[in-house]
Order: sequence, then structure tokens, then C-alpha cells
Amino acid sequence: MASSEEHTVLARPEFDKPVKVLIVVSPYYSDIAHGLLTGAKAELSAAGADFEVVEMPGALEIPTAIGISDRRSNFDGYVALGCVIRGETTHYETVCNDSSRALQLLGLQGLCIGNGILTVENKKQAEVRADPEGQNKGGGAAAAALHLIALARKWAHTSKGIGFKPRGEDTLMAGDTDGSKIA
Ligand SMILES: Nc1c(NC[C@H](O)[C@H](O)[C@H](O)CO)[nH]c(=O)[nH]c1=O
Ligand SMILES: CC(=O)[C@@H](O)COP(=O)(O)O
Repeated sequence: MASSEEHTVLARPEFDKPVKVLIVVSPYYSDIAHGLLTGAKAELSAAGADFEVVEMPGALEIPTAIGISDRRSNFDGYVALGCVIRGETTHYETVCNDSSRALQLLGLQGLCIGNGILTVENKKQAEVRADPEGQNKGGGAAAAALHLIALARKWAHTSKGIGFKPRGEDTLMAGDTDGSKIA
């Protein structure tokens, strides 16, 4: 089956300065969340990254939680962990699509986010994907965040000089109301 085929995994990035990552996890399916979290923590620890963990009720709250955290803290990156299992109604599509799209939009704003929100047909599919000894999607999401952080740091002191300003305390972000922060 295509889903069990091996894929290429990039070498773990190395950092010369501390890295601080926020894991935002929904325990909606707690056993699945536990597996994802175990894999993500192991990957971050192997890279020497520090991390904190916060919980949100469901996958839909995860992007909002990351957006709030990014405006009010100093994390280098984020790992989103959760699981959405198809039910009887169309709500599955809403939770899957909106959480994924919102994470991508945050990413396009410059946030370094690994998406480890499983979107599956049944619990069995989730179990093999969450298992740190199996597909280890939590570890994969943490690795994705680390690669984005490494890229952001690689270009940290580079600019085309055409008015682009890296995100920072003096950069106006969506939701900011302080006019003095306008970049
Ligand atoms: N059905 C699943 C949900 N639904 C809950 C939403 O994420 C959200 O918390 C609620 O609509 C309140 O805003 N969440 C999951 O993480 N997984 C599901 O399968
Ligand atoms: C992904 C969901 O929100 C899903 O679990 C909801 O189930 P249902 O469509 O049966 O209400």
C-alpha cells in the first residue's frame, strides 16, 4: 500500500543557538495525542530544542492558539498535534480543512509550524500514524518545525533592501492594535 511506503527524511538540522518550541496539542482522542506528543518531544529533544506543551479542546482551536502564542511570547516555532476522525456529518471536512488552512496561513505569515494533526477515516489509521515506533507523525511534525526554524535563522540577517522587515516586536501583525508598531 502506498501509505506504508518509505519516504525520504531530511537530516536533523543543527543549531548553534537555543531553540524554543511550543507544542499545541488537542487531547480530543487522548491515546492518539499521547503517541503524537511522545514522538514530537523525542524529536525536539534529539535536536537539543527546549519546548513547552499547551492543550486545546480540539483541532479547530490549535491554529488560533498558535497565533495568540506567537503574538504574546517568544517561541521560535510551533508543533500542532491532534486527530480528526470522520463522523456521520460534514463536520469532519470543516475541522480538517479549516485547521490545516489556518496553519498554512500562519506559516505564510512567517511562523515556523509543523502540522501533526491527523485527518483519518478511523481510529486504526490514527493509531499507526501516532505510534512513535510506527509512522511517528508527531516526530515528523516536530522535524518540520525545526527545518523551518533553521531556514528562518539561515536568512535572519539577509534582506533584499526593498522594504521587507522581518517579523519582530516592531512589526504589525494581524490582530495588533498598537499603531506605533506599524512596520
Ligand atoms: N470532531 C473533532 C473535533 N471537533 C471539535 C473541534 O475541533 C472544536 O473543538 C469544536 O468545534 C469547538 O470549537 N476536534 C478534533 O480535534 N477532532 C475531531 O475529530
Ligand atoms: C470530525 C468531527 O467533527 C466528527 O467527529 C463529528 O462527528 P459527526 O459528523 O458524527 O457529528
